[in-house]
Amino acid sequence: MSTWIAGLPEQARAVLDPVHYDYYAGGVGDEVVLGENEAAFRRLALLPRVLRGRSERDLSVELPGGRLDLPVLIAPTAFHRLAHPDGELATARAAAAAGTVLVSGVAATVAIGEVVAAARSAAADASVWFQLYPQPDEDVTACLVERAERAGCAALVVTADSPVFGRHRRDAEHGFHDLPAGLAAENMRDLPGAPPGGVRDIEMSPSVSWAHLDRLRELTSLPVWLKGVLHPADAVLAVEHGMAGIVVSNHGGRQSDLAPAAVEALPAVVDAVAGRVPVVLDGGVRSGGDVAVALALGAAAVGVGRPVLWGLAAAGEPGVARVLDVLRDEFDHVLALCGGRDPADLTRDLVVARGTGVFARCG
Ligand SMILES: Cc1cc2nc3c(=O)[nH]c(=O)nc-3n(C[C@H](O)[C@H](O)[C@H](O)COP(=O)(O)O)c2cc1C
Ligand SMILES: O=C(O)C(=O)c1ccccc1
Repeated sequence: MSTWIAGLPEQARAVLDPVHYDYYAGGVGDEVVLGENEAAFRRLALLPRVLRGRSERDLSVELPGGRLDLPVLIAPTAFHRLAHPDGELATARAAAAAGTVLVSGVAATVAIGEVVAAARSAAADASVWFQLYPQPDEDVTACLVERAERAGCAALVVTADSPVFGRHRRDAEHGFHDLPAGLAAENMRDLPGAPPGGVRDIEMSPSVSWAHLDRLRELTSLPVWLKGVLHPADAVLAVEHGMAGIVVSNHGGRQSDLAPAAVEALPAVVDAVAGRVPVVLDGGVRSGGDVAVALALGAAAVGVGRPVLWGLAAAGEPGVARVLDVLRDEFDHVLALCGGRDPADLTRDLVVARGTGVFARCG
């Protein structure tokens, strides 16, 4: 990992309210999955290929919802104005300037229309995607989808891994329960069932099913990604229900603390999907080397969550820009070291488990 990215949590901790720092940093339960997401990458090695004669590299990837100049997008995270006064406006500008996508969350502290406008002010052709939780009141879901469309979003990301809120011990200890005065989940204003100007709660509901997704898909012609898939059978169902892409994710270790590390769940999902739709991986990506390993295991791109929040807290828009720049530079370097020209040159045969792979083959 670049020393700069490794040092970011401490830089952010120095400027953030400790309650907000722990809200961002924390995971569910004993934080086993939180640690495993990063640790699993360190258990994997990449076999370089030599003498492939690739002189120029092209890091771009084409996905339903936009072309990315690097295979790294910004995963949806809540409440960016807790990190920096510019909040999602800064994140959107940095993503657009880097030629990548911000997945702006329903729990953003800036309304989606303003987020898209900020992205376009940095790059006229910028794509912003909108993340939502399917709401048990489907009129509310329909309203959110319409807001995203009207704002000009290029894709929707539906998060499926949260039938209930994760229980975060750090929140229980510190009590992050309310946003400070003046901040709100702006996309949840003026929705059906709330008083005018009021902000509705984002509901998590175990009653949500594939039938809700079918109805959501009928509301929109935008590509719909499904986020939070770990079981290969769910990946197959997602394809059958018309999802344009799948995000393999354990929510950054914030939902079930019994989930596997995200990168360890990736290959089985990639196999089950068998190329029918692209698969994105998020959770624990902290370096360009991690990006390369995930792509070699079959991801079309990766999402980064916390490093972006740390960059935003430490330095605002330039901090987010630097996170993306470091990941781009490191990924480009690793690709060159593997003799690769583009992401397609990173194939699964390059990945071995440290401490077992090479010796197991010799044995
Ligand atoms: C503070 C925080 C808030 C998050 N909020 C959301 C959210 O509102 N919706 C969602 O789908 N995922 C949310 N996530 C999960 C991220 O999209 C992503 O899956 C995770 O952060 C990736 O792991 P990483 O932080 O190790 O990169 C959140 C993550 C964090 C850390
Ligand atoms: O904190 C989270 O991980 C998260 O997903 C979320 C969802 C809704 C509101 C706030 C946070």
